[in-house]
Amino acid sequence: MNAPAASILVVDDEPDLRTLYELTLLREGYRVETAASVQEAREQLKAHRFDAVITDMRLPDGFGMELLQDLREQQRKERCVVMTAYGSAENAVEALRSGAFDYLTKPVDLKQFRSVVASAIQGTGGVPAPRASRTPGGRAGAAVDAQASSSALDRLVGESAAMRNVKQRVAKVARGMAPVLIHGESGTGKELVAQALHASSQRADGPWVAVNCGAIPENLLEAEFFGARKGSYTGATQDRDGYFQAARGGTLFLDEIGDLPLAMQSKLLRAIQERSVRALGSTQEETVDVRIVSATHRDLAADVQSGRFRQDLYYRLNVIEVVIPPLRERREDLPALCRALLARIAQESGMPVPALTEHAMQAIAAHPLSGNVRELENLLHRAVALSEGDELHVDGMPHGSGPAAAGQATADSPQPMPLADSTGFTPPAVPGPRDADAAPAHAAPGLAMPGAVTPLPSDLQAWLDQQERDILVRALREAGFNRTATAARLGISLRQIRYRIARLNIAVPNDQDAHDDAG
Ligand SMILES: Nc1ncnc2c1ncn2[C@@H]1O[C@H](COP(=O)(O)OP(=O)(O)OP(=O)(O)O)[C@@H](O)[C@H]1O
Repeated sequence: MNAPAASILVVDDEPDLRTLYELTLLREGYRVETAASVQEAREQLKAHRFDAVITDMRLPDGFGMELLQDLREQQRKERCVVMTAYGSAENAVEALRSGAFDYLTKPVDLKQFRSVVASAIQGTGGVPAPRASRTPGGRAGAAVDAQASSSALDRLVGESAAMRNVKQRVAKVARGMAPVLIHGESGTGKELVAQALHASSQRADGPWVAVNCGAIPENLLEAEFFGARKGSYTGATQDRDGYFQAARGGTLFLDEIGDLPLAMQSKLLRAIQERSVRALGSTQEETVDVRIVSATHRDLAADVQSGRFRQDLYYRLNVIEVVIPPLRERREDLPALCRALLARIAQESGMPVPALTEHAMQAIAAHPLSGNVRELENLLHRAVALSEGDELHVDGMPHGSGPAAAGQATADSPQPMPLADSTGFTPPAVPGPRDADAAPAHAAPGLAMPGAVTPLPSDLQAWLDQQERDILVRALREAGFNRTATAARLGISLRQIRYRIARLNIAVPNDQDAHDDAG
């Protein structure tokens, strides 16, 4: 039973139901006030503070949602549970999106009612959270909350429109209880976003438990998630909490949720719906107040279609979706990401932060980075390890290992990071050939930037190839991939440019220059 001091406002216009809820809650030891309309509820809310408000959706003079809105607008602490008619899933989702703590479907199952209320009460300011690991005085003032929240969001580097969107969405949904599904390719920062969500939420002082659903052997899943009593399986020598118990009062992050086998999906759905779990070998259900944030790189909607993922669980998890675009779609974030990652790497390794030259930046940008920020991080780790002096030396660039940073990728090679001009750095100007006989354009050109001393390459040919490739890609791009125009721009013949494009395996959209063939 929860702390008796908790007080609850019940809003329902049907006298019998109102009494039923009231008696149920009184029996649990709560203090209860009731209201039969939006108007009455508003008066109660004006006169008292509650820990939770349980409201019917349809009321004679309006909707329960209006009360939810009032609570939000007045920044009140009451958690709100909305009761919706059976089958009106949209209303329930709408209520969760608007910040409801949870919803109950009518006719309300009293066991579920009690357990949802118990969860709503846990961790509110009005009563101590019985078992949540909360630091004393953790309910900091709004200013401190805002500060913690913004620093958590600051760790998400990137000011592209896409990243700004992600951050705004995280800030907006962090305070509610609604489940969030984060979608993005591998390495795009899903876990980092989930952490920011937790740190910006009212649960920031509670535990953060991250689970990789794909990494747990199937036969251990239930015990890992819900705990196990001593003797419940071979090797269970003592009672053990599961992830749900460990995350009480905090956030449970379910990474790679799409990898969960179907049987476990049903058990997870039940735990989320009932807000309670039963440890393996136990006869007791225990209430758990946990916010679920999940992540996947898979197309879960397609998995639902093909029967790999339960539709009802999908709806339950996907109340709010946050989509993180791949790095190639927000390449303007690249310089800031490089700086932030380099600072982190240098700090971890106790080294000074190496200087990020334009040349190094350009070489990084030419890399496909199909593994997103994680691949960028690995690349920088390698570069830091290999660099001599205080400048970053990026080598191991993909010369000859796939199409260059222009045009389409071939079927069996990764799509390179396209080179546009929005990376925040300007590629070095392409000077004309210094020597007319110096056919190899790759030999060109004072590529060293003014003031920058280019480190000596360990593989001259590879280095020159990379320079040539960068110049060709940029010139091709500027000429709309017209080879004749590109050749003219670079002062070489069409035959030469064809030869170079083929030698460096640069992918150029096919029909852009059909007329070139005349040359
Ligand atoms: N916007 C960002 N700002 C700073 N660091 C980032 C950003 N995005 C990702 N990272 C870093 O990149 C690495 C990979 O991120 P993360 O583990 O969150 O990705 P993920 O999408 O969860 O990956 P996976 O799908 O492989 O589990 C981490 O070290 C993370 O800190």
